[in-house]
Amino acid sequence: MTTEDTRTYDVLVIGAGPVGENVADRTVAAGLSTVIVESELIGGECSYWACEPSKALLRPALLRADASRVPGLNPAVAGPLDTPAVLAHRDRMSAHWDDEGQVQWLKSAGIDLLRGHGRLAGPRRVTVHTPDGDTVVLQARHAVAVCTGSRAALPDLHGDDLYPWTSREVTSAKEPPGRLVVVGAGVVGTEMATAWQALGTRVTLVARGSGLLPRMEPFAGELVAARLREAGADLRFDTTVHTAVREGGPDGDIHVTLSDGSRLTADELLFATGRAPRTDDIGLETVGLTPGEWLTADDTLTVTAVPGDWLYAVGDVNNRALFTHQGKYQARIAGAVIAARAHGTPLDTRRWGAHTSTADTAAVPQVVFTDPEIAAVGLTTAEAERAGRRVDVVDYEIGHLAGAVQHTPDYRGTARVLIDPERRTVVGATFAGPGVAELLHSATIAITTEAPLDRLWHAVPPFPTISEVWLRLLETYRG
Ligand SMILES: Cc1cc2nc3c(=O)[nH]c(=O)nc-3n(C[C@H](O)[C@H](O)[C@H](O)COP(=O)(O)OP(=O)(O)OC[C@H]3O[C@@H](n4cnc5c(N)ncnc54)[C@H](O)[C@@H]3O)c2cc1C
Ligand SMILES: NC(=O)c1ccc[n+]([C@@H]2O[C@H](COP(=O)([O-])OP(=O)(O)OC[C@H]3O[C@@H](n4cnc5c(N)ncnc54)[C@H](O)[C@@H]3O)[C@@H](O)[C@H]2O)c1
Repeated sequence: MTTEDTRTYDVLVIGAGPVGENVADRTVAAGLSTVIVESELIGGECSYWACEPSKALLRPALLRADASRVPGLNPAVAGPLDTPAVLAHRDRMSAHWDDEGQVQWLKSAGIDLLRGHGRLAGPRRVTVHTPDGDTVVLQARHAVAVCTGSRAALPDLHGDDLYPWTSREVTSAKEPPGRLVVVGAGVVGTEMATAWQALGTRVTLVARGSGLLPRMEPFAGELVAARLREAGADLRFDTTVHTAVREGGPDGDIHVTLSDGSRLTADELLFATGRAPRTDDIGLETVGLTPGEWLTADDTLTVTAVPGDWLYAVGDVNNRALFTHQGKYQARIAGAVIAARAHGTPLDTRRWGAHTSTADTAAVPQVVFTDPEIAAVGLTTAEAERAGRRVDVVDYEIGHLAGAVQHTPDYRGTARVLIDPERRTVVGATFAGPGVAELLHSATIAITTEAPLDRLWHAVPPFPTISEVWLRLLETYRG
């Protein structure tokens, strides 16, 4: 038998991934009672099947790659990785797929938790079907934030018995497959090809475009492709999968035919072909929206297609910038907007104001944890062209720096900044090379503060570090 009860809160949050947690944290901090609804694990994709496990798999691979190029250290890292130890570390970093720690954090933050599947049921109302079979009706005084995230988008070409891997299986696998075909050359495909190739798998990556990481500056994908090939991976560009069939049940071989007529046999096939919104079964039809579509939100994270300014879409589900850090930034903004509207205080929606997620369109930082690392923020050259923005492009080979040679004698890497010639500010930056991940925040600060080049000239990078690339880029621009 099922029961039904109704509970009223100031704010309802659907989805307890990193983004939902942060929205709730902000609204509780603003004195608004808040409940968060979660159908799987508290912590979401990032903690268990995305950022945390993938980076735990990659860290030993990247450190070994760097160390193998340092004189005196290279013999010490010549052997294979200790795969069971790497996987045990990955399991720890994924909290063994147990969310008790996150449940405790919700409690300490004063956020109520309701486990179950949440669906909108008209304005400011959400019904939750709990694991016990009960139905709870939640009513919001002020706001409902949809933070249901995304799932892997699969191409149409497979039947029920292919059992392909998605980002979930590839990040949580209990042992390396002997042979892995990766379809897709975006971030997931490239990072996971790097990790599993280093762990002993024979990886073949199939990309329909002409290189890796097609959304980034071309030199980034070229450097990573060269390293992946040196590591033994087979990269097939300008190629698509025509058919993929698994024979002999879930553990049988997969036979793949490619558009160039060649055939592959694999133990597993990963679709790393992008993301789809988790909006197909969240009651969007009850508020006049279409199930299964991305939720469009404005810069205050409000879904303006629904009248009344009570519905918010935050994180992956709004398709603005699919990163944990950017979703958490949106969560801080959304929390401030919800609190301001609840307290009747005006919104500051000026560019870079407290209630507008300006960085989503001006400065989204991203690090791809490959060999070498790729770090980018703001515009790429292609994006500037598409947007019709005139920019000056400045390149520098990072390997010319003393700091880079100290890092690794045969350092290979490139830095590019895009400069707005009228305002004389940086509007985009890409660094590709070992150890550049931690350099990225300097570029993010330069873009978000709109620091004039003449002032950056006074920001002195220490010798001998890779950050001296800033000085060289400025000198190159000055001619
Ligand atoms: C392999 C991989 C690696 C990645 N690595 C990085 C990285 O290194 N750095 C980075 O910044 N980003 C990374 N990302 C992206 C990052 O994982 C996402 O941007 C982030 O998880 C988005 O957070 P979110 O809270 O919006 O959604 P999610 O993390 O997807 O959380 C949504 C939550 O909502 C719940 N939910 C959904 N529907 C309902 C419902 N109806 N009722 C109740 N609960 C519901 C889900 O169960 C889930 O817990 C990676 C992604 C992948 C796939
Ligand atoms: N280090 C990080 O920050 C990190 C790591 C992993 C993922 N992420 C986030 O997760 C998101 C999803 O990553 P992703 O790699 O799945 O998506 P993506 O959009 O980055 O790349 C998907 C790739 O698959 C290709 N593709 C799509 N359909 C295809 C088909 N049918 N056949 C062949 N190729 C096809 C696309 O052209 C694209 O290049 C990223 O946008 C990123 O924001 C971030």
